[in-house]
Amino acid sequence: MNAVRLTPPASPVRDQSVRASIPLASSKSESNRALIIDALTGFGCELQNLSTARDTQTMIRLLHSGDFTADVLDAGTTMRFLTAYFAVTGQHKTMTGTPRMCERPIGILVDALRTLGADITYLKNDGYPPLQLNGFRASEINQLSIRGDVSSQYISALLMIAPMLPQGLTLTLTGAVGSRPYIEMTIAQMVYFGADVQADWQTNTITVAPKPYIAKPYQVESDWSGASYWYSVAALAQDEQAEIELLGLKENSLQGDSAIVAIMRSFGVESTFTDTGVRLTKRPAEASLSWDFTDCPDLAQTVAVCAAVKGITLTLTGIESLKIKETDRVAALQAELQKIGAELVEVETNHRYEVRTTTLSSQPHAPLIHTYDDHRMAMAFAPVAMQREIIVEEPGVVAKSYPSFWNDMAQVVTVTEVPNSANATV
Ligand SMILES: O=C(O)C1=C[C@@H](OP(=O)(O)O)[C@@H](O)[C@H](O)C1
Ligand SMILES: C=C(OP(=O)(O)O)C(=O)O
Repeated sequence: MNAVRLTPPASPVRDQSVRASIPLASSKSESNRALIIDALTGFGCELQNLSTARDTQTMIRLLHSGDFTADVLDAGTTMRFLTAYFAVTGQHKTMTGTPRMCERPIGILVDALRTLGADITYLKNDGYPPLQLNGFRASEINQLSIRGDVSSQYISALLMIAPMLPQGLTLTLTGAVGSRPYIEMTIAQMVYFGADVQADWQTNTITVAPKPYIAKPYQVESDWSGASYWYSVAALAQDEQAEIELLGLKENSLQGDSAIVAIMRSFGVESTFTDTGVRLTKRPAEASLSWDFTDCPDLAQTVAVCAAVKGITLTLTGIESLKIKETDRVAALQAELQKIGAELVEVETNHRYEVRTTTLSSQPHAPLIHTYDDHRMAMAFAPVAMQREIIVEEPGVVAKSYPSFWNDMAQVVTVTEVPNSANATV
């Protein structure tokens, strides 16, 4: 099994404090929306700064492939957005992915697409990929209710194809709405490309008029989810003079994960926006934090690990959707936090969790962190190396969203490949 050993920086001495300038990957979420909309214009847009993330590269490849089978690998947005796109454009495709992707639910989206006129059959288990798309004949229905509490990706997928429907679409979201900033990102990008979208967040109703997109140039922003690992690096830097510059981020972002700015203020990181991005410096940290991750589920792992190492008592709510992502992220965090002397416990049946530090400083060996085929497990634990050596298994998982992550990490810690971690001295 491959792994990387991450060794902390030498103790800071004058003029040798932690300084780094990080180019960051661009946002795969923005990229994948821009690519679907571009395809619906007949590929007339000039998309700049598209992500090099595997999820985006897979989207590009599949949009241009004439193959009957579309294998999205482990990319959730690629699966959900392409299913809607291939359906509305009447393409006959088999949609499949990794074994884990075939455990991630898609029934809510398939039901909605069928109601709108798509012919879709399940090839294995009802409600899950693989799927067979057999064409599209638009129905009379242009109003749908859809659950908002499982994955916002179903809603984004339907919204993006809605301008192509003969009567447009009115979606009413039922239940609690999770990952709402991602729906707002979808709407903002649709409007940028000329769509007519009215969202009423009092009634959770979104109406899209039948009106083709207008092809335009579009510049993708850097990835705030990827930026979160650098906030954690800054929070865990022992050196009070630490200064990290993250390039290509904007203060007014479409990405809800820019919430990391507010979260990490409590963890002792100050953000200053510049012409080129954001500069992170240190400030005093607080002793505890409660945060609702409903709007920003992809930040939960970063923040949980960082709190564990800093000894900050963290209360997390809104993390239910973590169980159906690349892995069951709650279970994965529970198992791996133990290895760094911390625990994630459910304190009430009401989905409220707490991170508590137990024996952090007394552990003699470098812990070996499993990554569960989940890029965010690898990247969330990497900043621990600002304080103690750790070994992260299967480091290649980061390619899903942030392929240059380990190169960038090498600016702040020593990164050494361990070809076979079973033989590693831990
Ligand atoms: O629409 C998007 O780009 C995403 C939405 C979120 O998923 P859910 O809506 O399933 O929470 C997020 O976790 C994922 O990484 C990207
Ligand atoms: C959940 C994620 O992605 P997706 O759902 O698109 O696979 C993620 O990137 O953390």
